[in-house]
Amino acid sequence: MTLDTQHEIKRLTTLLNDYAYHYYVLDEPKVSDAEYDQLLRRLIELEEKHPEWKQEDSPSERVGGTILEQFQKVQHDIPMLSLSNAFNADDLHDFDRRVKQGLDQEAPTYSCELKIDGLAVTLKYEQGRFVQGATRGDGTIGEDITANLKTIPAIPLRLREAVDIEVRGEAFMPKKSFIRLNEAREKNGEQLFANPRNAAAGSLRQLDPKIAAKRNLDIFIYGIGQLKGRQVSSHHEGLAYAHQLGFKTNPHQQHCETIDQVIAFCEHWLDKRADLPYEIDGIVIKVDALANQEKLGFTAKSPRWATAYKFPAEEVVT
Ligand SMILES: NC(=O)c1cnc(N)c2cc(Br)sc12
Repeated sequence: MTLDTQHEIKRLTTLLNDYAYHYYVLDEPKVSDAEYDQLLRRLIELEEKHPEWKQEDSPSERVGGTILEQFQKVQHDIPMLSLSNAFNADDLHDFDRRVKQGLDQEAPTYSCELKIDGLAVTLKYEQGRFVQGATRGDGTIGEDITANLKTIPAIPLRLREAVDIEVRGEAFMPKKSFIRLNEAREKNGEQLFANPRNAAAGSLRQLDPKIAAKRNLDIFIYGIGQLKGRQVSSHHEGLAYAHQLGFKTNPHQQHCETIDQVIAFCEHWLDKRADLPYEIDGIVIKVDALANQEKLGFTAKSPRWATAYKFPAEEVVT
């Protein structure tokens, strides 16, 4: 009996994590919510009888019971940078000219990505296990919000390869979750959140992870901070590797050969942003080849090899 139970706990843990990966990361559900919930209840029942066999990456481990007194400070091994801004096509042509000057007129290719309007976070994994998550903070010192980040189902507790890696991404609240949250707060006479970014930040700054767990947060991983034992030569290759490891990356990333293609991408999403299930406040443009990023380096505040095209603030309909 006991060996079968131990085996059953491992089997259910692996099965439920695979179902969650397909549902939250790939957006391709394998089973119904009812079937997932029934299997999770079964796993929790076995874990309560045999806590010694609960797996470290069990889905029941996502919501911790401890309410923190305060968040610990975390020093980022690699600073989390801010981006320079571009507000129109001329600014983007200026950015392209500066990049080409810095590369002795070599024509770079660019990676264009949606600028998610959420909270920048960094996730650290050791041998494939999620060990720490933190806010950007001032770029050098952030806050340890590991317990709250563990409640986001799209964040893998264990990667598909046992690697040491640190990734950066944006945690966010989908538009529908934001509307539902404010409707509930209005019913309870609570202060409403102004926008999904504030709602996501407010949820991740809760000291009680059970509150964060109820906020339907999500995440897109958009960069690799540190990576041991594997070389990638471009940003888009790094994103593909992050996806292969089990991270959720944004499907609308585009590789552009020229700044005119970059401008077209920006204009497309300025027009289409309302159709997305999450808010974006611009487009991030990065020189794709890592060797070129290295050549260009950084100013005091931000990389010379990237910029953010900022959308005009949306008119607030009163
Ligand atoms: N795709 C990206 O690089 C990206 C997306 N969304 C964001 N809010 C940010 C912020 C920085 Br800094 S990079 C980035």
